[in-house]
Amino acid sequence: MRSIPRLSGGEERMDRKTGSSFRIVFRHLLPELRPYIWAILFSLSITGLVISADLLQPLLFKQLLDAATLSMNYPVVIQCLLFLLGLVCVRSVLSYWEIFARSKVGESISAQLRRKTFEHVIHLPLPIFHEMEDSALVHRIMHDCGEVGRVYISSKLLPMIAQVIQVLALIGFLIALNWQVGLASLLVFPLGWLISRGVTHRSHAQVIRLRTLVERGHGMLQEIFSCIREVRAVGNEAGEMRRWDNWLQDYGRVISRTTTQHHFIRGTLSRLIDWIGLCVVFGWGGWQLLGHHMTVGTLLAMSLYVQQLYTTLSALLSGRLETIEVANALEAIQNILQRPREWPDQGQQALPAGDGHLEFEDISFSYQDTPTIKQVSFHSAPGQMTGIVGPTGSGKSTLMHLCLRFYPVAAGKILLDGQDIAEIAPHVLRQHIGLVSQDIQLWNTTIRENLLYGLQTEVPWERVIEVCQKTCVDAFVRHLPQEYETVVGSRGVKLSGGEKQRIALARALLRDPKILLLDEATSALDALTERAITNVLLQMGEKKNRLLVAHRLATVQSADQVIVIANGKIVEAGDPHSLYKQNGMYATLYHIQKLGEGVPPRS
Ligand SMILES: Nc1ncnc2c1ncn2[C@@H]1O[C@H](COP(=O)(O)OP(=O)(O)OP(=O)(O)O)[C@@H](O)[C@H]1O
Repeated sequence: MRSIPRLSGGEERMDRKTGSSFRIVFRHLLPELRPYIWAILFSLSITGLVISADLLQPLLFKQLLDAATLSMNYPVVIQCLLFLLGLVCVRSVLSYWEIFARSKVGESISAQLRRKTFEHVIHLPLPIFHEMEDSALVHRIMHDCGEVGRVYISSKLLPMIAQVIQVLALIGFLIALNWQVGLASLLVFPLGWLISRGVTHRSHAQVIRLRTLVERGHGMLQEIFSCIREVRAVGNEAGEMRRWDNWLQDYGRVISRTTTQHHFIRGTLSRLIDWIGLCVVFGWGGWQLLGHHMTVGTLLAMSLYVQQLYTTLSALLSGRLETIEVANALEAIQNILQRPREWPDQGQQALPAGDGHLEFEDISFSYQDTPTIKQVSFHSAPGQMTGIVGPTGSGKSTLMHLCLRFYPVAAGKILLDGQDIAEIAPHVLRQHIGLVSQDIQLWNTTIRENLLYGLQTEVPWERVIEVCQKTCVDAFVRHLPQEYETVVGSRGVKLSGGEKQRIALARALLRDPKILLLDEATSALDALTERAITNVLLQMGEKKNRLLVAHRLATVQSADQVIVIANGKIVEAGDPHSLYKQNGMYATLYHIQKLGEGVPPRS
C-alpha cells in the first residue's frame, strides 16, 4: 500500500536544523537569484557608487583640514566644501536608486517564491492538508516567502555583499593613510567578532522558538475565529482569553530576549567596538600628531574611516541573526516544495467512452494504518440511483472520496466505464464527477459566483436559473435584497445549512457530471424541500449515475439499490424493499427511524 507522506510540524523541523545557515541560504537562494542577475548587478553597481562616495568623504575632509591648518589655502577649502556638498547630493540620489533596485529584486523574489510555493501547495495530496495546520501553510507562503525576499535579500543579503567590499576598501584606506594606526584600530575587531559569535549562538535557539511561537499564535487565532460560534455557544470566551494570555506571555518572554540580544549586537556592542577603535586612533594618532608624523586632516579622516568600518562590521555581524532566521524559513519552504505532488498529471487525459458506469472491485483502503474500507465490491450504472447507508464512521464518505482519487486505494480497483480510475488524470476524472459533500464550502463572494465556481465551460444564465429553480435555490434567493449578487460571507456564514446545501447541489448539477456523488447532501433540508430535490434527482434518471450517502432512510427510499456498510464492509445490498424483508441492519435502521410506523417501503 502507498503510504501517506507525513509532514513534520514546526518544532520538529527546527530541532533537526544543522550546519551553517549561510550554506543553507546560498544553496536554496542561488537558483532563485539567477533570473534577477542583471537587476542584482545593477543594484550592486549603484551600491558601489554609494560606497565610493562614502569612501571619498573622509579624504575630502582631510584635504580641507590640511589646506586650512597647514597651507591656509582657502580656495582649496572652498573647493573641498563645494565638492562635499555636491557629493552629498549625488549620494542621496544614488541611495534612492540603490534602495529602489534592492527592493525590486527582493519583492520580485518574494513574489516568485510565493507563486512557486502556492502552485506546489495547491497540488499537494489531501492527506498533507489533514496533517498540517492551515495556518502553517499560510505562514510559509505569506511570512516565510516575504521574509526571504523582501526582508532578507533586499535589506540584508545585497547590502552584505556590498558591505564586505566596503570593509576591505576601508581597511585599505586606513592602512594607506597610516599603516601602524590603521592596523592597531583593526585589533578591536576580533574581540567584537568573538562576543557577537557567542551572542548569535545563544540567539539561535531563541530565533527558532520565536518562529514556532508566531506560527502557533497565527494558528490559534485562526482556529478561535473560525470556531467563534462554538466559543460563544459554550461561553468559553474567558477560556480562550486565558489561552491567548498564555501565548502572549510566552511570546513576550522570547521576543524580549531576542530583541535584547539583537539590539545588544547592533547597538551596545557595535558602539563599544566603535569607541575602542576611536580611542586607539585618537590615542596613537594624537601621539603621532604631537610628533609631527601625522596631520590633523589624516587623523580626522582615519577617525571617520574607523567609524564607517565598525558601523559596517556591526551591520555585517547582526546579519548573522537574520541569516539564521532566513535559513529556517528557506528550509521550511523547501520542506513543502520537496513533497511529491498529487500524481502530477499522470494518467489518461480523456475519459473512456461511456455514460458513467462505476464498478468497485474488491476495494480496500486505510487512513495511515487504520483499515477503513475492506474488500468492498459493487457497481452502479448510468441511470441508477445507489443509496449508501450505515452507521456513522463506517466509511461511506471515504468511498465517495476514493471515487474522486482523493486517496489512492490500497487494494482493488475502481473502474469507470471499464477503465481503472488510477489510470485517469485526476483533474480529468474530477471534471466529470460532481460531489456535494457533508461539509459544504462556499466562497466569500456572491451566490452567482459560488454557483459558477470551477465551471470549465460557459453556461447560459437561463440554464443556471433553471437548475436553481429545480434545486429550490431560486425560491430563497429571490427573497434576498441583492438576489444572486448577495455575498454569502466567509464559508457561507450568512446562509442557513439548508440554503448552503441547495447552492452546493445546484453547483454540482451545473457541471453536468456523468456521476453525481451526494454525501448527506439533503440532510439539512426540511421534508418538503428534500422531497422536491429527490424528485429532481429521480428525473435525471435516464442519464446520470447517482450515489447517495444518507442517514435518513427516507432519502434512499426511491433508490434502485442500497448498499449497507458497517465497519468498512458491505453487510447488505439490494433494493430497499428486499433489504427491508431481509430483516437485517437495514430493517433495524428502518424501524429505529420509525419510517411509516412499520409500513414497508413500496416494492
Ligand atoms: N482524514 C482522515 N484521517 C484519518 N482517519 C479518517 C479521516 N477521515 C475519516 N477518517 C476515519 O475513517 C472512518 C470512516 O470515516 P467516514 O467519514 O468515511 O465515515 P462515514 O461513514 O462517512 O461517517 P458519517 O456517517 O459520520 O459521515 C472513521 O472512523 C473516521 O474517523
